[in-house]
Amino acid sequence: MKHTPSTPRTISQPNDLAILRQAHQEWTHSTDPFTRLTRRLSSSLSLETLTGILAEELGNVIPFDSLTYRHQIADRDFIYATGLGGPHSCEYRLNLEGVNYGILTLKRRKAFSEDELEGIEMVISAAILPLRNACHYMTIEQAALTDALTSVPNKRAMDEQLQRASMLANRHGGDYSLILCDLDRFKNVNDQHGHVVGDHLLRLTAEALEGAVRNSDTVYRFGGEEFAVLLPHTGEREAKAVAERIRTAVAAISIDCGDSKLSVTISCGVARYLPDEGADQWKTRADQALYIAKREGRNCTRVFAGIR
Ligand SMILES: Nc1nc2c(ncn2[C@@H]2O[C@H](COP(=O)(O)OP(=O)(O)OP(=O)(O)O)[C@@H](O)[C@H]2O)c(=O)[nH]1
Repeated sequence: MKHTPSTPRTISQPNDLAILRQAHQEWTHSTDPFTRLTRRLSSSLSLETLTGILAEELGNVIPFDSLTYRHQIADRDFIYATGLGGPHSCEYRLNLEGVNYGILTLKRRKAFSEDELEGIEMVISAAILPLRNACHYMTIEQAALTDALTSVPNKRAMDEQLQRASMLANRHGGDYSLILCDLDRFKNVNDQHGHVVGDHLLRLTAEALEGAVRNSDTVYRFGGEEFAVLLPHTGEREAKAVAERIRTAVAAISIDCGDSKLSVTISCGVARYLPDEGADQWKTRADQALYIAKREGRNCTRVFAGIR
């Protein structure tokens, strides 16, 4: 028989509550560095916020000129850096249960004493669990924004970034363009060669798109065989040139299918952001341009003519 532990008491005693209240008061108002550090570190799951808190709290007890925290999460480099550095440094690999959660480096003009190094280690030991949780949270967050097949950002990421770009364009001006791309007659690829080949082609397409755009541009897969590119600081003419580069790059893909080689083409629709329109309207205009590209024979780029 399974033993269920019985609850010792069903009603809390007034004394228990008084102790709890007292402890809460002390915990909330405590100025001791550890209580304050752990209290603050428990307030967020954002790695950026936590490293900021760690830098602040560490700086209160051990002066330093610069602090850098680096960690690679889901193939991306997360870097938090504050201050300008100095010739003396100490570096800590943040390991917990055999897993590394980043590298913390402190620099300053004066050498760190043994006591100070011990103090830094104590602070790090109090921070490592919240940092680990924030790293896990960031991994999950990034997975939710990444397309599992191609590893490029997905529709959710695209919608977020289009909103952000339209907000920035409205506030600060500047050109933003969007290219929507759709592989031509992709259904035939699946039907004739199977889904495994279809999936392989989608991965190669994402790679071709990433190779055809600048580092400041972002490629998204927002549907089955639909991709998008968001181009900051880019007007209609330049965006059209990028779309043409994308078409050339995709046309160059060749998959060896034994007795034949498989190649595909892609159609593109371009729309420059127009002041005060919403992200949805912007996307709809790019989609209309893409629709025209499909209607006018595929393997071409069409631009939604904007108001100048
Ligand atoms: N292999 C594979 N196929 C997918 C995936 N997502 C969607 N598809 C297929 O993509 C095809 C899209 O077909 P359609 O929308 O008819 O478009 P199309 O054949 O490319 O024709 P046009 O766009 O008009 O040129 C469908 O057969 C879907 O099953 C995927 O993740 N992997």
